[in-house]
Amino acid sequence: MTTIPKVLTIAGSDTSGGAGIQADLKTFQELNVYGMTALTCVVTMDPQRWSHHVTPMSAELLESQLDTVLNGIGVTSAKTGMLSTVEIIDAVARKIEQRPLDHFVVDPVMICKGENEVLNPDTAEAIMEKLVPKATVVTPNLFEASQLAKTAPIRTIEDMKAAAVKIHELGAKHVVIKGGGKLLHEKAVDLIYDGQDFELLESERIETNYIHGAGCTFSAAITAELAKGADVKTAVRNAKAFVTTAIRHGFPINSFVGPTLHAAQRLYRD
Ligand SMILES: Nc1ncnc2c1ncn2[C@@H]1O[C@H](COP(=O)(O)OP(=O)(O)O)[C@@H](O)[C@H]1O
Ligand SMILES: Cc1ncc(COP(=O)(O)O)c(C=O)c1O
Ligand SMILES: [Mg+2]
Repeated sequence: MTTIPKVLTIAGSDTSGGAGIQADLKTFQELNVYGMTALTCVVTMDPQRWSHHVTPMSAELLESQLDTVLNGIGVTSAKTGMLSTVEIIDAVARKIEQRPLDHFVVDPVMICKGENEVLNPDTAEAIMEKLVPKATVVTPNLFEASQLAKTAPIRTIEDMKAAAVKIHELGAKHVVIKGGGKLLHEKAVDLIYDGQDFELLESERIETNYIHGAGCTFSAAITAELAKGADVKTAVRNAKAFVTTAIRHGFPINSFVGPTLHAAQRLYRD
C-alpha cells in the first residue's frame, strides 16, 4: 500500500494560478506529498488594471472543510495562507485547538505583491493573537514582520533579528523572516530564529519581476518537508533551495504578472 504524507493548506484561491492554494498544491505535488485544501476566499483580478478583488468564504463553509480533513481524514501538517476575515481566523484557531497538529506553518499573508494596501488590518491583529502563538514556523516577509513585531520598516539584517525576537515572544516556535528582494543586501537573505540562535540563509538575488507567489511556494515547501520528517531548519533550507530555483525560472503570464515556476526543480537542474 502506498504511504505518502498528507498535508493541508488553508488558503485563498489565486485565480491566476501562481500564488495561494494553487501554488501550495503545485508545490506539494512537486515535493511528493498529498495535498488537501480548505479554501478561505477567491481572489479575482480586473482584466484591464489587474487590481485584486477578494471574495471571502463564510466561516461555516471553512469549518466544514476543516472538519472534512481534520476529523474525516486526519493530517499532521498544515499551513495557512490568505485568511480573509476575523471569523475565518477564529474558526481556524478553534479547529486546530481541537485537533492539534505536529507541524503548523503560518504564512501571515497581509499583502499581495503589486498591491500597496494591507488586506485588512483586523485580520493582521487576529493572525497575531490567534495563530502565531500556535505556529511551529511563521514566515513573514519584511512588511509582515514589521507589522507583527510592531516595528518601523525593516531594512537591514539587524532590523530582521530584532523583529524575529519580538515575533518569537508572541509564541511562534520558529520565526523565518524573508528578506527577499527588498532588504538592503546584495543577496536574497532569509533569517531563521528558534528562540536561541539566528541562522542566515543566503541565496543569489535574482533580477526578476516574476516572483508572484514566491512566499506561498516557500511556506508550502516548508510544510511538505516537515511532513516528510525533516527538522525545521532542514525543512527551511530545502524550501529555500526549491523557491530559488522556482524564481530563477519565473515567467510572465500577461503584462501584469509573472509567477514562479513550481516545476523548475524537476524540469531544470541548476
Ligand atoms: N529576487 C529574488 N531572488 C532570490 N530570491 C528571492 C527574490 N525575491 C524573493 N526571494 C526569496 O523568495 C522567498 C519568498 O520571499 P518573498 O518574495 O519576500 O515573500 P512574499 O512572496 O511572501 O512577499 C524567500 O526565500 C526570499 O528570500
Ligand atoms: C490567494 C492569494 N494568497 C496569497 C497571496 C500572496 O502571494 P505571495 O506568495 O506573492 O506573497 C496572493 C497574492 O496575490 C493571493 O492571491
Ligand atoms: Mg506572502
